Amino acid sequence: MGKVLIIGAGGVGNVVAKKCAMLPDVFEEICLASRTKEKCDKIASDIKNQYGIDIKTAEVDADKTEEVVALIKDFNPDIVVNVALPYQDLTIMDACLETGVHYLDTANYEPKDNPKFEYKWQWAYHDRYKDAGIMAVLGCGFDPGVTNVFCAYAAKHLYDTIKTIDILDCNAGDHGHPFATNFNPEINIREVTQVVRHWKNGKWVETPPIIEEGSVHFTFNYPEVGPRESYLLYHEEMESLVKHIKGLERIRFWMTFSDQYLTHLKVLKNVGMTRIDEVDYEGCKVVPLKFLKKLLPDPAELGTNYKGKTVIGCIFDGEKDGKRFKKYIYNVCDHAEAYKEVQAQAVSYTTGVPAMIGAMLVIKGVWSGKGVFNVEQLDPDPFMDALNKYGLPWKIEDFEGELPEF
Ligand SMILES: NC(=O)c1ccc[n+]([C@@H]2O[C@H](COP(=O)([O-])OP(=O)(O)OC[C@H]3O[C@@H](n4cnc5c(N)ncnc54)[C@H](O)[C@@H]3O)[C@@H](O)[C@H]2O)c1
Ligand SMILES: N[C@@H](CCCCN[C@@H](CCC(=O)O)C(=O)O)C(=O)O
Repeated sequence: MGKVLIIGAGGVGNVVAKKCAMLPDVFEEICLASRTKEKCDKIASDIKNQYGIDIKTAEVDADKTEEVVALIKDFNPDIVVNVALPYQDLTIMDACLETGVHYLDTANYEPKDNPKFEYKWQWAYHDRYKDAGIMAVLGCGFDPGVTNVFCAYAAKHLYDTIKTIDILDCNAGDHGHPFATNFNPEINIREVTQVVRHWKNGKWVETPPIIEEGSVHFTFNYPEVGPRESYLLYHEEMESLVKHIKGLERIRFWMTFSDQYLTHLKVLKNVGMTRIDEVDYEGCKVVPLKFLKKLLPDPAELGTNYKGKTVIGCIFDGEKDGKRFKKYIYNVCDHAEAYKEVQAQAVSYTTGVPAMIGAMLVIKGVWSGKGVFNVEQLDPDPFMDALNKYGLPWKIEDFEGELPEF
């Protein structure tokens, strides 16, 4: 039915490629491209052994629009799925624009020298994508991605007005390493060391970073995994949800962190290892965070002995027919089961499956449009059905528990 070009052969790219290969009626041809072709070839060989499907592989430096354009012209895909790094979002979007091909990603653009991820750069492409008659789907992983779909579903089916949203992201897994990140260490550490923001009554409110005095946290009792300390964190989906969920009074994002993780992060920051500027080391220019990434475990290799589960979802408070109530929509994903299926831990799995589903809906024409879209602007129903079918089942429950009120 369609051809997909996947760019990025890391933890998430492995999952997207394998999940697409499981649906040969939808994804007739697959090309997996990355900066290092050997990584693509390894995944392609797994796919051949597991599903008997041949996929193409290619080397591309996605920082260079001309290389992506050449690859698109050669393979002629219907959609490009970008699961490289956020730094490549704009160069890949430019290439899609030049060649008239749909685009999908899982993380919004951030400049290398400024760890501030914002949608403004990608939203600026809207008119050009519209004029070209193509579609860009932004942030189609789990969070952003599925969490936005949960919000669109709640707005469509559960509430007349949603007053507050709390997104809760728990990784209660154990990978056995003293310190590791579950997706690209450089991107992850830039994200979790920033000043925290949540949105209340039309304004962004700032609070200290998770490793600093005064950070905001509370214990939440997660389904299936129990109580976990959850920290207020800035996450990109809040920026688009504030714009698209009408009548919203407050939105917050919480992520779980263990004391061990926080202690390591605090020390790394205090000794300068999370710096993103160049340091001169014996005549050699070194970016400490990039060097740290080299030393930390590769997130794509973490899955082997991973135990435990992730629990990610949204708690809504709002009104329907004059009645006020709270609902919790969430997914639970088991690291070991994800590994058994696609040799990936659950953070890669929960990101890669939604990217595959988004690409499938675009290829089938179920999601269509001209311009740049965040996931909550598209129909949540076919996506919610597909989550149940392709490995990320969800539940909706009444929520009677307590959340901090501020
Ligand atoms: N929305 C979500 O829920 C969510 C969650 C986790 C990760 N993510 C995003 O998923 C993406 C992939 O994460 P990951 O854990 O697989 O990271 P990773 O580091 O394991 O993989 C990234 C891949 O991109 C390749 N790459 C980097 N620069 C490139 C370039 N210039 N040209 C071509 N290829 C290049 C790398 O070689 C690597 O194979 C990241 O953008 C991350 O922010 C989103
Ligand atoms: N879905 C998340 C994935 C990151 C999970 C981060 N939590 C830390 C906690 C680690 C620990 O406490 O040991 C993690 O790396 O899993 C996202 O979108 O960012």
